[in-house]
Amino acid sequence: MSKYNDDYMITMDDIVREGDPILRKVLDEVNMPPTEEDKAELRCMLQFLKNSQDPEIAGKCNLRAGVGLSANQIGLNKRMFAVYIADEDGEKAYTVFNPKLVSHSISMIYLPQGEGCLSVDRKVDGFVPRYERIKVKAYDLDGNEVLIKLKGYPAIVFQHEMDHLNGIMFYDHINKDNPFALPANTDIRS
Ligand SMILES: CNC(=O)c1cccc(C)c1Nc1nc(N2CCN(c3ccccc3Cl)CC2)nc(N2CSC[C@H]2C(=O)NC)n1
Ligand code: NI
Repeated sequence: MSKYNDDYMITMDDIVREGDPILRKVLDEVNMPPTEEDKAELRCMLQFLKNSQDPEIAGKCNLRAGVGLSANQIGLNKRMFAVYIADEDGEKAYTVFNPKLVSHSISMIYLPQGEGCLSVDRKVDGFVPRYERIKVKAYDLDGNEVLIKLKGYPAIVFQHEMDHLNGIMFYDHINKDNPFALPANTDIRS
C-alpha cells in the first residue's frame, strides 16, 4: 500500500530535490489499466498542486506553488504526472499516465522569466525553448486513451513534466554560452 493515498497530504518534505538519482532516471511505463494504488497516487499529486496554489493551505503547510508535478518528484518510478492550472477563465486539471508526444509545432516559445521547478531550490536564469503547440497521447485516470492538444503556457508545463519522466531538467535546455539566446524559430509568449 503506497504512502500516497487519498488520505495523505504531500508536503515539501516529500519532494525529491536535485542530486537524487531518480530525477535523472527514465521512468517505467505504468501498466494499463492503472491499479487503485496508481490512481490514488496520481490523485494525491493533483491535490498537492491545488493545495500549493491555495494561499491558506500553502501558507500553513509551507508549500511552494507549482502547476506541474511528476511521479519521480515524490520518489515514484512511474510515467505519470499531474498538471493544475487555474486562471481567469476557469481551472484545467490533468492527470496522465504514459504520455507520448505525437506531434508539435515548429514554432517555439518560452517563459520570459525562465522556469522554476519544485525539485530545484535555486533560481536558474535563462530561456527554456519549448514547442508552442503539442499533441500528446496519454491514458487518463480511468485508463482511457486520450489525445490532449495544448498551446502556450499549458504546453510549456506539459513539456516540463514530460521531460521529468525522461530524467531531463529544465536547465538542460538553457544555452550554456548565452542563457538568453533563442533558436531562430522562437517568438515570445507569456
Ligand atoms: C525562475 N523564474 C520563475 O520560476 C518564474 C518567475 C516569474 C514568473 C514565472 C512564470 C516563472 N516561471 C515559472 N513559474 C511557475 N509558477 C508561477 C507561479 N505559480 C503560482 C504561484 C503562487 C500561487 C499560484 C501559482 Cl499557480 C506557480 C507556477 N511555474 C513554472 N514552471 C515551469 S513549467 C512547470 C512550472 C512549475 O510548476 N514550476 C514549479 N515556471
Ligand atoms: Ni520540475
